[in-house]
Amino acid sequence: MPERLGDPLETPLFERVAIIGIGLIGSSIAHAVRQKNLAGSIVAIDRDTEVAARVDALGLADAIFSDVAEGVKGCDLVILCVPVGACGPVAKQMAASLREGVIVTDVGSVKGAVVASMEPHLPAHAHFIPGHPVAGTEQSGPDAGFATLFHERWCILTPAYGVDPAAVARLQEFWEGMGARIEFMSAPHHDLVLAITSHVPHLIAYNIVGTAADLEQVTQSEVIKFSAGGFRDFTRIAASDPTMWRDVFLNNKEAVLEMISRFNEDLAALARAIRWDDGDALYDLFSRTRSIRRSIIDLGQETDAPDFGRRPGKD
Ligand SMILES: NC(=O)c1ccc[n+]([C@@H]2O[C@H](COP(=O)([O-])OP(=O)(O)OC[C@H]3O[C@@H](n4cnc5c(N)ncnc54)[C@H](O)[C@@H]3O)[C@@H](O)[C@H]2O)c1
Ligand SMILES: O=C(O)C(=O)C[C@]1(C(=O)O)C=C[C@@H](O)C=C1
Repeated sequence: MPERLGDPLETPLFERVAIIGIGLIGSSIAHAVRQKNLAGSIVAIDRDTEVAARVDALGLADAIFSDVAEGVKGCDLVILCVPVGACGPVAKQMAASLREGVIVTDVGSVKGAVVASMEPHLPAHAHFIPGHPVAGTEQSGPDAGFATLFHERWCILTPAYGVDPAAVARLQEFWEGMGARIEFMSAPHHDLVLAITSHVPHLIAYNIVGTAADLEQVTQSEVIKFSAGGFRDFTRIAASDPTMWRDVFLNNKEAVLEMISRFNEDLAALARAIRWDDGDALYDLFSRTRSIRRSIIDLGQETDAPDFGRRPGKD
């Protein structure tokens, strides 16, 4: 993973960008915008005063606000980087202050519920283009961000039919400036795909680490001592932010529950194969899953190291 993005632009794409919520994703965007000169100035907005103080100390923004309505004034790009459950209330707070022609986007891990909660509040003069960078780590907060987080990662945009194509192209250019690759899809399809590739895997990690912690015959210290391999990878994922993931599950209920019921059926089939010594069934599945892992590596989306998503030089 490169430490720096490419050369900065000579002319910024946007005059003034507001980033609302300066955690892992918001601070990573701020770093990348600075490095690549993607905006003339950066406005950081966070309701947490300790976060605002860190943003100031890290020099992540040109102006810092706790009030959303004040902060977005005059901005031509507004990016919501708050937990998905906060997107609707934030859209309501900022609606009356949005400038003519502003692009409003978000980075939420769920799209359908975010669109439903934000859209009713946004004025007709705003271009609303929901987004989701499929890149992250288990860390959170303003110190966790880094400029290359989105490099060579997908960013999914889910614009509604009829949204101004020029605004979509500008936002696409913005994400590409941060090194991301763009894919377009509908919000419901996004939620189905991410339920199986991201949301349910996190639920499984939370569950298995919780189960191990509750075991009576195996002590906590044995779990910690012998968690060198697969279990250790699960603990990384299970260390992810509780607020963010609570909101993801409560806002992508239908797709997640559908994937859990498919998962449960397949797990029951595996249990049956073990019970009845059906080695062929086990071998066939494990061969198929091994080839999926190999095709992910061939696509260049992963290295063989499990901690690819971590901050360079920090972990
Ligand atoms: N962490 C990841 O791996 C990842 C990856 C892609 C997308 N996302 C999405 O990005 C968003 C942010 O995730 P993160 O990991 O950066 O979270 P984070 O916890 O690191 O940061 C969130 C920030 O939002 C602030 N905030 C919360 N409610 C607010 C409000 N009402 N007004 C103003 N500020 C508010 C918090 O104080 C915090 O500083 C989430 O919607 C998440 O689904 C996360
Ligand atoms: O690498 C990680 O730690 C992540 O969990 C990143 C991850 C993912 O599931 O891939 C998590 C949630 C986001 O919405 C996008 C990316």
